[in-house]
Amino acid sequence: MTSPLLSIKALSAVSTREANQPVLRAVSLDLRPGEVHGLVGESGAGKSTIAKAVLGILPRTVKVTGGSVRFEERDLLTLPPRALRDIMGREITLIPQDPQTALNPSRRIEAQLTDGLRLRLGLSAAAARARALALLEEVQIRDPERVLASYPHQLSGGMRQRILIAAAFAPGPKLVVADEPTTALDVTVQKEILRLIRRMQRAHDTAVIFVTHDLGVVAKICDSVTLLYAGKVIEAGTTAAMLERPAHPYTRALIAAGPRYDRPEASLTPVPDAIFRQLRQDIEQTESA
Ligand SMILES: Nc1ncnc2c1ncn2[C@@H]1O[C@H](COP(=O)(O)OP(=O)(O)OP(=O)(O)O)[C@@H](O)[C@H]1O
Repeated sequence: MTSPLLSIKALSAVSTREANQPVLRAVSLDLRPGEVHGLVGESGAGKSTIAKAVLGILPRTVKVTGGSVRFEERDLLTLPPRALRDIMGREITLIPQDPQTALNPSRRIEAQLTDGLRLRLGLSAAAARARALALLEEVQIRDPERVLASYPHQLSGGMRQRILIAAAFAPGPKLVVADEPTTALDVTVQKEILRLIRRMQRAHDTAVIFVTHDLGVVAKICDSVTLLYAGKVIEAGTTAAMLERPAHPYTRALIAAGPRYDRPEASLTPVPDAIFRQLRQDIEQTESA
């Protein structure tokens, strides 16, 4: 068994904004090189907080109260800022949620793609441009010369997301964090973007943490998955095992609830209130134990 690329152990955090309310409750997960791992859960489950801990951008108002986030043996929580900066944007990169706001509206795509390559990889202007063109072709953008010369507003949401995917894979990272990268897109484009991330990840053998609230997306793209509720891991394992043999009533209810990204019109069965009551009871019991 290969040793993990990322190993989160008993990570706990509270929100100082909300009277030290727990945000993460002893979360553990391992990610092997080249693995796609889904962080799934409803709003407030703690998915983004885990992603931010991995990216070294936890807000000041979230205080870690225990645990570690090891990336190849380096604990990202205790690394000096300089060492952290060397990792972020190079070994670990981000595909952001909203392609609309993630690109600078007043700069052409060329500058936005090549800046990082020059800064992070020390490429010359010509080499960075050649790399940017090759990357745009890899993410299946036709007419990459025209796209390089464009401003973000001249491109569709799907195109902008392809550019951000190209940018995330550009420095040859070991880990890409994808934060709900298809939420802002319509269903057909979503499918294309998921396929593209999967293809890029395979071609580059990159590990991916995929943040989503949608189990349908997990089914499509993730090898393994951690399901969270109120900052606690409810169930974790391979995607196939969790979807085919869900162990927890909440997982079963979520699978029944949908919505499936490939069948958004299918009728939904809401998660029964009794399951949420049980979840809260379980969490209170473990807290007081
Ligand atoms: N900047 C912040 N400062 C303090 N607490 C925060 C901050 N952001 C989020 N939290 C707290 O952390 C909890 C978990 O939020 P988080 O954003 O990680 O959940 P999530 O699963 O990613 O939800 P969503 O899908 O809505 O993004 C929230 O309920 C909130 O109380």
